[in-house]
Amino acid sequence: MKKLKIKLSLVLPAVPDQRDRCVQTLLSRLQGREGLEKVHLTDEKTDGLPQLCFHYDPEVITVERIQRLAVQTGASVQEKYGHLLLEVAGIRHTRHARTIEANLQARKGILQAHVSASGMIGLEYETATLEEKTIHAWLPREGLQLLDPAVSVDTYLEKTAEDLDVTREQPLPSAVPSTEAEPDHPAGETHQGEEDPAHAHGGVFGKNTELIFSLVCGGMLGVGFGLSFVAGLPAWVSLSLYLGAYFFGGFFTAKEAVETVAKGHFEIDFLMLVAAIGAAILGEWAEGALLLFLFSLGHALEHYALNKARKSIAALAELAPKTALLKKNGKTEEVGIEHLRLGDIIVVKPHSKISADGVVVGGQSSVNQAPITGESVPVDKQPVEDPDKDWSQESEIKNENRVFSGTINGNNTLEIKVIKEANDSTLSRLVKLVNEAQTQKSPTQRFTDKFEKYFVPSVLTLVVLLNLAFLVVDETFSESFYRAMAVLVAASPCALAISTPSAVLSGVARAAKSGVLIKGGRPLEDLGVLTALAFDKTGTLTEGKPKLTRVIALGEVGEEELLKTAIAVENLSDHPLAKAVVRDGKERLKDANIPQAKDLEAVLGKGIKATLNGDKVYIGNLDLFESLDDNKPSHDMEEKVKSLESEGNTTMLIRQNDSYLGIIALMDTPRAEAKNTLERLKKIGIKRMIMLTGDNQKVADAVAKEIGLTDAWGSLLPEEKVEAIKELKEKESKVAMVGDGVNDAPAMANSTVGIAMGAAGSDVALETADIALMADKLETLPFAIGLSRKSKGIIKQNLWISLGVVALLIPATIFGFATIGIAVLIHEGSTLVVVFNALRLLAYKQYDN
Ligand SMILES: Nc1ncnc2c1ncn2[C@@H]1O[C@H](COP(=O)(O)OP(=O)(O)OP(=O)(O)O)[C@@H](O)[C@H]1O
Ligand SMILES: [Zn+2]
Repeated sequence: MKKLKIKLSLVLPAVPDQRDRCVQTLLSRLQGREGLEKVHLTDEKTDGLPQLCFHYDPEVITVERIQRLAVQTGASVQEKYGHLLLEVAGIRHTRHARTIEANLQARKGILQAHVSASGMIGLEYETATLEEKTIHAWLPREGLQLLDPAVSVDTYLEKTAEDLDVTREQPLPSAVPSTEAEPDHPAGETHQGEEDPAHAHGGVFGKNTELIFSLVCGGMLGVGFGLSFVAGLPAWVSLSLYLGAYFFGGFFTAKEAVETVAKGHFEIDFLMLVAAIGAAILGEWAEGALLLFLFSLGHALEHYALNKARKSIAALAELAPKTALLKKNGKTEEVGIEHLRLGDIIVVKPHSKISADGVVVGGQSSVNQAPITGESVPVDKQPVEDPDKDWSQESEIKNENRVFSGTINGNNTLEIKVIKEANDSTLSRLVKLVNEAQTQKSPTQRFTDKFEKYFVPSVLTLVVLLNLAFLVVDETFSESFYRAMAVLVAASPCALAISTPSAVLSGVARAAKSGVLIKGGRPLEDLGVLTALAFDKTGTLTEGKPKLTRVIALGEVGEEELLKTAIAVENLSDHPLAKAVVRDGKERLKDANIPQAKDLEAVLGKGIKATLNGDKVYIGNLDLFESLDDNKPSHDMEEKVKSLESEGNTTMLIRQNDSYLGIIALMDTPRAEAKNTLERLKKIGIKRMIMLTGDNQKVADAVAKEIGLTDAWGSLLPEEKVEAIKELKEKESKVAMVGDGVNDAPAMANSTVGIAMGAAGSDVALETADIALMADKLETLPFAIGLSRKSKGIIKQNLWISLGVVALLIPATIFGFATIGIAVLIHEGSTLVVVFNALRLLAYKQYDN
């Protein structure tokens, strides 16, 4: 396996303390991530910037992801490596894609090239050696036509319009039909733009040319064969029909063969051609034409089928409206979504699509979010309390305030403040990530690639030997040649090559439709086999909205004084527990004056310290005070805490200087759907479900019992969660971690598959997770896992089918049980079976298990 090293210069904060923390978070986010061998800071410096060295496996993780993860930790990365995601026309099928991939890979300055048969090219390159322009210039030489250098929502809109024949003769559909022709976009031009890729694809009949040619070939063959039995007709009649069949059936095969041979490769197309020519030389025109017919038909159908899966991804992008009603100075005006800026207010009419990510600032309505999150029930939306705030900078926006581009408004008009520009919207990120997913190879695909590497040369050797069979066996050369060709066809691993990618493509496409983003074949396959799931507790298994349950004053001060102190200190923290104390505490106190605390110091996983009116205040769990000093809480106090905890309360002790003031207890309720979901997970084969939490063991046990977990591990510090994941990975070999993708990012990075919930609302979660559940719903988990299992199952079936056919067909052709015609039929048949088997995933239903 190839390993690469890259070095990134990091622009880190100038303050030494912050800088260390920055590097630490970066390392913890990256360390242990699948595909990253090692990350370390080097001593050398370039341009005075520290260098971070990454050792990684380019087939598993991309430079772009590494860079993005780095950027998210706050460090800005120097643009040393570029990443391009291109959409092209002219890739005919998987093998063709691979040839192009190899060619691109061989170019100087290219770190890694991924080419998918569906027309996506992912490239990573050194910006010092290469420019984007240079790369674009290569494409025509590969026989490709660039459709769009930056795959975006818009590209897909056009692409879909061009793909669907109905819309072909019409202007692009838009959510709000506008009658005016846009000045910079005359009507005729759109048409040309749409036709071009079609031409690149095949020729006179548009993108179905391959299929039509193949059918014409079949027709001529059939008629010619029929006429050959009519007595009295001269032989040239049939022969000329066969010749026609050769032309139509062999056109694309020959074109391809010439292209590949010119580059020094040779693939099955070439072999088919040789076999057909061989048949013609032997006078077996009908057989040769049949061969070309079946071969070309197989390919055309394969292409058609893959496009189907692809279209279902393209449909995602189609969701985005192209225009928005911008409100300015009391008037509204229709503008293209690319003109929307942060802070703009747009008006969304009832039952129309929302054109931007934003927060509601006016009106109440329910919004159908299914296009993004897969939720079937519309979500009620209402205005934010403070419409003038700069919401684009806010990391925590409530579900009831936030809307996504591409979702559909219900009965009432909404006014929305834009918080994301069009190319940055959740929808366009989603489309981009789904496309990127296609360019990553899955473990099975890597295995089959490797297998082919040894298999193909062995077959070729065998064929050469079989060609010489007439020297030892009593037969003519043409008989030997004929047999050798049959074996060649039989042994071509076409079905094998397409078996995994087609299943991954369909699986990813199906998942995306239900609001699950699966980033490629690796997570899909891993999730399909693993049997252990680790969960974060707060916000994942529980609501994540703790409520104040008890306030117990124990010292000289009363309850009110105790609460005031606690609120003052917790005001400084943004921990969910802290927020709950402040919110519920204030409510209990009514309008009491809360003093101002300062100098907050967090003790990770234990509590906090701060100064209040010159006094030192400590708030935290028993562990905090165990490690603090000799002034331990009293025995009574400890008993009280333990009894509260065994009821499922999270407790905190409050100490001012040397005296303990009392206890505050909070309780977080498990999600209503947790129990049911876990039961279903068990049913589909998940054996171990482990909760990891920083909360105390008693609370952990109480929750685990209530919702039916197999294990509950409490009192874990963040780094202990990472350790726990590592330990689980050792025992179970593969473990998935489910969390919010932000606080538990290190644990997720160390798991085999990191699954983030509620990713639609968090860019970080969307980027860092291997699998992102767009909705904040636990119920999606059984769907994602069920689909992965089904995908894995189909990949296995496909492997058996493709390998099995080859294993049976080789001896059958060697010993003469199967002719070339039969070999081609079975060979192409198995390829199609495999592809259509994969397409079944598109129709996967949640309760299919
Ligand atoms: N601001 C705070 N005020 C009081 N106690 C705190 C505070 N922050 C943390 N603690 C204590 O530390 C414990 C662990 O916190 P941590 O943030 O690691 O996990 P958590 O959020 O409670 O649970 P989970 O790990 O499931 O997300 C808490 O249960 C609490 O007892
Ligand atoms: Zn190194």
